Amino acid sequence: MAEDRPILALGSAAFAISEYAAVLKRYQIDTIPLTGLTNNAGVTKAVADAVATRTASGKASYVAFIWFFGTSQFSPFDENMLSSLTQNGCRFFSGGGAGYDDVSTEWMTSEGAYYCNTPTAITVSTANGALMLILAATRPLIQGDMYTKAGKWRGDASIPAGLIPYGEDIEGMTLGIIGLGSIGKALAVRAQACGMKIIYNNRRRILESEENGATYVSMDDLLATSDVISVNCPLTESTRHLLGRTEFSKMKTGVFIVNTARGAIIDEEALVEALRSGKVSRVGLDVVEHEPKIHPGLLDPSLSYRVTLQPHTTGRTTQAFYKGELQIIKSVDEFMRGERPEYAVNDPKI
Ligand SMILES: O=CC(=O)O
Repeated sequence: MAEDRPILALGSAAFAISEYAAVLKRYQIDTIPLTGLTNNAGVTKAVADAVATRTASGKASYVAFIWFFGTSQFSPFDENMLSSLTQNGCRFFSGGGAGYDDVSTEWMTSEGAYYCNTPTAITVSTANGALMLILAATRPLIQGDMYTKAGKWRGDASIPAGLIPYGEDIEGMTLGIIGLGSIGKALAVRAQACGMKIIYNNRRRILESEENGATYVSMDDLLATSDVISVNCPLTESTRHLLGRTEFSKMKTGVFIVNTARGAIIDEEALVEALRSGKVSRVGLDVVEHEPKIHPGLLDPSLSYRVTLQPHTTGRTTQAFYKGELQIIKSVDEFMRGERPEYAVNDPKI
């Protein structure tokens, strides 16, 4: 066990239990238990305390810090939280998740530290989740659920939303995927199996051999011709509010919108307006702009029966989190062996 190169962990593996037990034998790992931690300030203090305890006892400082899934409520993982680590020689960070918009990777690069995400762990679960929300939106799943539980069966003229409408079959519909990364590609395969035609837009066209049957179109063409639009790109400064008033105005009337990426890629005010006007028929959202706060318009009884909401859980399956924990372990091992971790998203000068 490398006593001179200790690792700090926030929480512990919950799925790759035996594999992580082996890691605990290979390296000196101190664990910050999640019990009692509720927010960013609590984690920031726990990290600083762990570093201070090592320094005070004259022991070697942490070279790596890892956090598992289910810790996003502690974000941002930034300089404020982590500088006590980098100031004492920490050069590796890894957290559970494909997206890392809540991790200050530029700052980590400037500190000479790697950041490794778990890039493919949630591909299958999120692609399945996106398909689930496409079906939930095109069939009035949530309305049927609400009516049935309220004892209203298929509804009647006495309730504002009236009779439950007919669902729409996705066979023959055009699905516009914004962001044909690993999740978008996996969704393309699934949606084609249901008879959908797939078009996509990315910052730039990808190799035809990797398009999985999807056709590259301009953003304007995607907006104008899609029956269903699925958001699958990362949140960056250039994708924030990528879908706003102007973009909704270019869409087909009655379009279905699904977002399993990040809430802030859609301007929620504009989405609520588009739902109200009927431009957007129904939506399936796994993510919202200000999680966990929900825009009141989406909860308004005059709209909520056309809105399927999930609490950012479509990626969250036992298989996905198992894979993700294995990816964190792989990255730690590579770093500890002195290699560049395969899943590093940045390129620090080491
Ligand atoms: O949203 C989940 C993730 O980015 O892993």
